[in-house]
Amino acid sequence: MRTLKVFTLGSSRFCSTTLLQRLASYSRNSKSMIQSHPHRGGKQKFDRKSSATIVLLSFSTTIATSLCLSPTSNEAYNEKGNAPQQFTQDDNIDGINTPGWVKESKSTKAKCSIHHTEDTSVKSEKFNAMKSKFYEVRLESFPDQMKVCDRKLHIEDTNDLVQTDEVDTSNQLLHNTLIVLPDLLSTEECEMLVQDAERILEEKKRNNIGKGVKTESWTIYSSFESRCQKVMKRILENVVLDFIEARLPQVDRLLFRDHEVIPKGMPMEYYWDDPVVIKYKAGNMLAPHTDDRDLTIVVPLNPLRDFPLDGGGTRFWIEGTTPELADDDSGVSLKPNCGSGILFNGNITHSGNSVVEGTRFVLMTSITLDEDDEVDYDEYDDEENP
Ligand SMILES: O=C(O)CCC(=O)C(=O)O
Ligand SMILES: [Fe+2]
Repeated sequence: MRTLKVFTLGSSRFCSTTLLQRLASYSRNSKSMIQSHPHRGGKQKFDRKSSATIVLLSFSTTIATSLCLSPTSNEAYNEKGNAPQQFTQDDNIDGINTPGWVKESKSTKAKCSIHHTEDTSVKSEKFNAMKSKFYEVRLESFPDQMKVCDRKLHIEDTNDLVQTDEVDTSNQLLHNTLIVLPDLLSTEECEMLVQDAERILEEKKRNNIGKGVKTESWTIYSSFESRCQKVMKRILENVVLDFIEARLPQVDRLLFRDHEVIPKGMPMEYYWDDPVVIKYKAGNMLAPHTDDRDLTIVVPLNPLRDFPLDGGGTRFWIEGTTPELADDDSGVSLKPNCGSGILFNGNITHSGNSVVEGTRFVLMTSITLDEDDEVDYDEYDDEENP
């Protein structure tokens, strides 16, 4: 049996059968459990494959309005250092050009296209999975620049993808594709999450708990106030999963394949892996790594003006590039504005770029399937639907 894991943001207060039922309706034929992942990595390279614990969550409500992705150029700031200009037109992205918030390297290029569905039958004012605009950034290699990569890599004839000899990644969810979802969170919500994260970090410092205290390059926040928790659960239920179902049916199918329906009334448990917010101060970075999960979403929480744009952002390498081979000369950096989420296949090697000065906050969550976990559903009574 396969197990669905949603590595996510929230505490035990979120636990309910709602998400399970919802996931059951997503997957139609699915039997899913939701699990948390147990740890985060710091500055060092790290392994995230250690054992998972079970967490069941529920999600609610809605969010998001206008499009706002920011260019990576410092010229975007006005004299007062106010918010960078907003992209409100599609003309920055014509399906071939690379927009300002995507920075290519010598060996990797990014092809960006914008997707927008007009479905007038849906009336939501806020984020609407059917109507919302999203960007698809495809990672491609510059074939003539391959020398920057290790000899182990070669170029596939068909599509110029850089692959290791050993790994076939062509069946991955979102193969070499990064999805940027604008406006998952409003600026106010981002600020609220950052403030709460700072408060918790201070508390941990005072009490001398948590690795985040030592370096501040990362930390796990476990006790967000309830309005922050609401915001976080909304990201998953009303945005990410809705979005996947509505706009990425192929991903939806792959993610939920082979699942059976989850019984209602299944008891809920949530152990650990509480909300994950990463704080980067000057010199902090997250080394190239894979999340080893099917999908990850990263949402920057503070404005780009809070740190110089020669640092910060999330860098991605073409599939098949292992963390050991990932270097700053290759890959593509994405710096969407705060509140916009980057959704990607967690097997893509990526990093949190070093922050040169100032501070950067991101919120992170993942979704994956785990074929190894066995769950005995027979022990759960169907309380709500006898
Ligand atoms: O900071 C980022 O943009 C990346 C964060 C990340 O990769 C992670 O949390 O696993
Ligand atoms: Fe990551």
